[in-house]
Amino acid sequence: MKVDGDAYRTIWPAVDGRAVEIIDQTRLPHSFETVRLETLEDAAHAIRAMLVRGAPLIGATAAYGLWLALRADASDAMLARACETLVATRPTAINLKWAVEDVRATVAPLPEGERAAAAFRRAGEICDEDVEINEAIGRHGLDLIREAHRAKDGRGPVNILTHCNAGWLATVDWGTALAPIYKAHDEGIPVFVWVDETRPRNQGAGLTAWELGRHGVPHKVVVDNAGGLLMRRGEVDLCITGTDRTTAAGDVCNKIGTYLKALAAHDNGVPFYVALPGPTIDWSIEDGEQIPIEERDGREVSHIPGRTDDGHDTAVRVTPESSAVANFGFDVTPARLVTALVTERGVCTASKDSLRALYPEHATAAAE
Ligand SMILES: CSC[C@H]1O[C@H](OP(=O)(O)O)[C@H](O)[C@@H]1O
Repeated sequence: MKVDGDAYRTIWPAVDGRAVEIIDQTRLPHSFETVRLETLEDAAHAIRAMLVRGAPLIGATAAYGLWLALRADASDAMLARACETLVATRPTAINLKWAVEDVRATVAPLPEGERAAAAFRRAGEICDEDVEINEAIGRHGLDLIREAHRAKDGRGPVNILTHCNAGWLATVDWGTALAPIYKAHDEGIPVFVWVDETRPRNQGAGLTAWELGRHGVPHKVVVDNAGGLLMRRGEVDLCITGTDRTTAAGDVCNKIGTYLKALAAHDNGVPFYVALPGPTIDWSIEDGEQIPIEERDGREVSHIPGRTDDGHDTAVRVTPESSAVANFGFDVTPARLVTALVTERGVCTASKDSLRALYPEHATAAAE
């Protein structure tokens, strides 16, 4: 997407061929900074510390992380260690495991001298595939927004609520949940976005708001707990979120708080859509309760990072030092609360049969 007129992806090979570069998302929304990743550990740290985040982008970064590892040491031992290191960085997004396994399967059969180049090529392909997938999700999701706009019959913009950040910053480009919004905005369909701040790391307040602002999409940031009020007031025409892992039967794992939005949407008759790239489907499971839920450092809950009015970056404690905290990163929205899944192959219901019909090549692999 464009940042001050310049086209960016979230990850790209450095011009000197010695590194891969990323946007450091821990510096947004106050500073736009890029970082060079030159080693396996650089890549692992970028994922672990969430300089990059979002299921597709985590996968892309891990793929390049294998290139960085194999460039230094292309042995079987290093390949195994690198895969283990990268998969261990974050447990929930399935794209990480998928991308690592994809690159490993590509390079393992090759002579050591050919592995780094093959890993680099495959990582680039994974990035290009992600951009194509997300653009297609944008097109299919655009149809839903057009439909909502027609139903409003000129009575104001299509009011959309989204949770966390499933924009271009969560992917290589375009985003998943935000892709249809960008396409609708660019087509001149009036849209307005309620942006959940998304505690504890505020991906909504800091990343989604930044993205939408850069693209000129009207929006307002609200606290996570405002969604129910807005839906009861009829101020939300549809919800759309991303996902980090969706099961073969359509259970959706996404940022903590998604389930509560889906419950409020269900109770108020508001369509709840999930933008779902094919590589984020875990065909090996049906029950979302089997998905590992990442628990992160409690400091993300006890402290809030930000910039003071006089421009200093800091973090402040918001809980008593004596209070313990729990920091669950994700929750699971059962398929019954999902109106439809917006994939790169079209829109379908959140069900095993619908997903198998869209992805017949996985029908046999899908959990029985
Ligand atoms: C397109 S995947 C976006 C997905 O990833 C986010 O999690 P995190 O920021 O912790 O990586 C969130 O669940 C988004 O919906």
